[in-house]
Amino acid sequence: MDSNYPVDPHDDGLYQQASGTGSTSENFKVVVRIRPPLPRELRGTGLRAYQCTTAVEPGDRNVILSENLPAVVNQQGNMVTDGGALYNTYRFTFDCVYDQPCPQELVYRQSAQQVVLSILQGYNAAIIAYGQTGTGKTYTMEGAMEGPDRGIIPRTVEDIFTYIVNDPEPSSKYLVRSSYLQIYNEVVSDLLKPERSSLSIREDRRRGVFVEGLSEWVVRSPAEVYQLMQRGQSLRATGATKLNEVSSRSHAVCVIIVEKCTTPAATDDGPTGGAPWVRSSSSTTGGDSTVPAIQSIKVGKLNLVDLAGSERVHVTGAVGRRLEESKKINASLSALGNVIAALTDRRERSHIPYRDSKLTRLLEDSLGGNCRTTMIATIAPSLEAFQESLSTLKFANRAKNIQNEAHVNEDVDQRTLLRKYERELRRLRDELARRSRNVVDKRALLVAEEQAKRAEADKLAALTALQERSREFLREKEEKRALELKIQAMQSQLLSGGSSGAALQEVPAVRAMLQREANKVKEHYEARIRALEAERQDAEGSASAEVDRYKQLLLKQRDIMIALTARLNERDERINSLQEELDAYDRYQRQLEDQLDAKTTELITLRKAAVEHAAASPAGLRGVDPSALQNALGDWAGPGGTPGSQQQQQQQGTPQDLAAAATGSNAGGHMARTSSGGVGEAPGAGGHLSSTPYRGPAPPGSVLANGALAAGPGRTMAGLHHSLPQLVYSADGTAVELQGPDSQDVTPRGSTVSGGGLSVWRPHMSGNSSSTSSLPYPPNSYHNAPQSAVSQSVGLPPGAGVSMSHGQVGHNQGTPAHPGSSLVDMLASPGEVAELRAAALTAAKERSALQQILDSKVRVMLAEIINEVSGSSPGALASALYARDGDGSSSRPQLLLERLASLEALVQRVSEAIGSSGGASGSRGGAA
Ligand SMILES: Nc1ncnc2c1ncn2[C@@H]1O[C@H](COP(=O)(O)OP(=O)(O)OP(=O)(O)O)[C@@H](O)[C@H]1O
Repeated sequence: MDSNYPVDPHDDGLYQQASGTGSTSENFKVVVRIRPPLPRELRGTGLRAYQCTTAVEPGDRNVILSENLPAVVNQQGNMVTDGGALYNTYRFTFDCVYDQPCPQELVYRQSAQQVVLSILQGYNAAIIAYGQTGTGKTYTMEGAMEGPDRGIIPRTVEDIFTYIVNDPEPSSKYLVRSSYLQIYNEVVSDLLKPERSSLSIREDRRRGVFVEGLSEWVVRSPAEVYQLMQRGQSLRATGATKLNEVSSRSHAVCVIIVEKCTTPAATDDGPTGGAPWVRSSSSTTGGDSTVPAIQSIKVGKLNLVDLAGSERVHVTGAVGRRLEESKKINASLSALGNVIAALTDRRERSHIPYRDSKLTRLLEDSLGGNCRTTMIATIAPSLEAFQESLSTLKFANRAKNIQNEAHVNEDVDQRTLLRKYERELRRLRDELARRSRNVVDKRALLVAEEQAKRAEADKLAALTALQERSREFLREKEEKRALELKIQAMQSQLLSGGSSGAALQEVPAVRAMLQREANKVKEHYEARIRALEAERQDAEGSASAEVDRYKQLLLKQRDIMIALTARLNERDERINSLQEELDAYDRYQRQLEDQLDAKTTELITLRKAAVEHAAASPAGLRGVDPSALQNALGDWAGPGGTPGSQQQQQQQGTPQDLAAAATGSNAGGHMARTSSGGVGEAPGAGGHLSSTPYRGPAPPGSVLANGALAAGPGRTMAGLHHSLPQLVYSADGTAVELQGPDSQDVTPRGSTVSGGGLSVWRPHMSGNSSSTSSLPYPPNSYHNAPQSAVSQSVGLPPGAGVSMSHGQVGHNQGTPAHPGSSLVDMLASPGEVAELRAAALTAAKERSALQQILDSKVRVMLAEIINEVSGSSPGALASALYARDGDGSSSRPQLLLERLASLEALVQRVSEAIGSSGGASGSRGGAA
């Protein structure tokens, strides 16, 4: 079809001569397009074949409509006869007439392109397709989406984006958005948001006429617009009629708004370019300094209107819903006609009934307002559409006289989207900067707080605070990222000219500037985050090192405690073993002492028996060799024990004398003698018997002949705290206590002698035990009695010493203790006694030496323990163990401390015992 139509490639269209705002007639163009006959029309109706009624005169401005074209038009297409009388013939002149084979491209280029592109300069523009139903309005406006049949809308979209891409001014920024609405049965609804219907048409002083609530879609490529168009077309009300299988039953308006921002390069002389630059609102109000001081924003709005087709109801045969639709359509078109009639009324400008219908209300700017408008009237060539075509041509012919005053919409609306975007961008940038500052301030504050906390809190609290800080920083980072994304998204919606190739590209300078800014912010934040992370790692490292140090310390202290405990146990065992060794020595010594006691007692008994025997039966001894007896008795022989006396006794040679000497009752009377080698002293004895036991308290520290310690009443013997009764000490150290039968006096061992008798007590060398021998005696109390009274009581002659026997205690009467035994046989040899004594002394010495060793060891050990323990106080050790165990239990340290305390107490006791023993031992040692 395109190839058959004569196209002048140099024809730039209706507006090629238009300049600037132009004259009023230049802003409203009316063209006519005659579509080819449809197959239905070519088939003819009934008996009438198809007949063409339209002809376009050369020059494409005049159209002839005739019921009989061959009669009025010559072969060149010019009307040659005035057939008006014979045939209905009409001739109209328009800005352009496109005959049947005219291609879409030519219609667009000549009648639409300049109008369309004028919106890029800030003009309002409109292309309105008007005509009878089925005459090609939709075909002309939409056509196909691809190929040569593409209509005005797709070509418009392509041209707009092509223009933007090829804009030679690199600083220009564009924002394109689109809307799509329909007026169906006088109801305005959004074809891109079906849920929005019954929208109101309002008028604003700055925005002009607009549909309230109509969605606007920012588009960045033709494809995006196509998608919107397809979506809207699928929702547009259509229906099959007798004249059109797909008849549009609504008026559809596709709105494209282009905002263009231009920022010329500033020079010393001021802005260049010659355009009517105005200062941006931000610069005049002293806004953000980052916004260019001089900026131009132009807003162009394009209405692409595909009207529903007028129709004669009786022709279309519409009924019911279709009939109602037809009435509404015709009513609104009639209102449009009225508006146009009013606008073109040559009389004084009267009221323009824009408000009579939604259509005229919506097209108010396009009809007689601030707009460059092209009206395309479509007609069908067939004879059957003659009346409708005539009506359309008359309508279009009247519209020719509409005068629009188009001017550039420059910065007229502070609410332009570009303005909003600029403001939003500034606000976001400010927000970003503020947040950046806040982040820095917050960080400084947190650091200060953190430092204060570190001084007071433990390591865990510090770590927690650091984690919290990290989380907060991450939040800030995310918010910053969101802001950056938002800025990026908005920037991506801005289209920039000055580049070639790609469909859409932004202004490089602006993009580079924004990119630099974004990079700067990003680097700043990344550096902050890196620093924080390093700080956090440092803190964690030092904290864990500190914790490790504490752990090591606790482990060390635990090891010390374990070692101490082991050593204490070891020393416990050592002390126990030494103690056992000492006890063994004690037992051994006691054994020896017991043996010595037994021998001593035996000797005393024998001695007494011998004396008694000699006294009672001196004659009985005559057969005995006195010297042998004397030798046998040795030191125990009594008078004559001294060599001189013994010699004298031997010289006297009488048994009586010997007996008297043995009992101490000889004429010499009182022999001052203690024992062999003894130094015993009898206070106030004054020649009193000395071989008899001394009665009464012995001077402290005095030593009797056999080394026994003398002790008086109230004196404490080693390890004993009893108040001792008055004691009688024999020459061999044996203590003899006289007790009455009723006496409850307690012997050193706590035994009570009942029934009367002589109690013989001899303290053991160990100092903590004693042996007592109870001897029967008459029931008289001799407690504290003078020795003479005792002697008398037991029947001894005055001056005789007390004698003891295991049998009767008495004078020189009675039966011998061992009447049937030989005296010599019963005597122990002096050598044996001496041996026993020597053994006892040796044992005492060994024990003393052992005791000293034990003393020194225990003291050294004590010193070591105290030294070790004092290195770390018990409290500190306990704290360390609590911390190491971590359970707050005090059992283990408490046990250790108690054990230590008990050990110290034990050592103390042992020390005291040893000290006391040592004193006794020392005495014994002195004795030894
Ligand atoms: N210039 C043209 N060249 C070829 N075919 C055309 C042309 N104009 C219209 N047609 C065809 O005519 C038929 C009717 O066209 P279209 O639907 O565009 O009419 P309309 O005016 O929009 O009708 P309605 O008002 O009922 O919607 C369609 O099949 C279309 O393809």
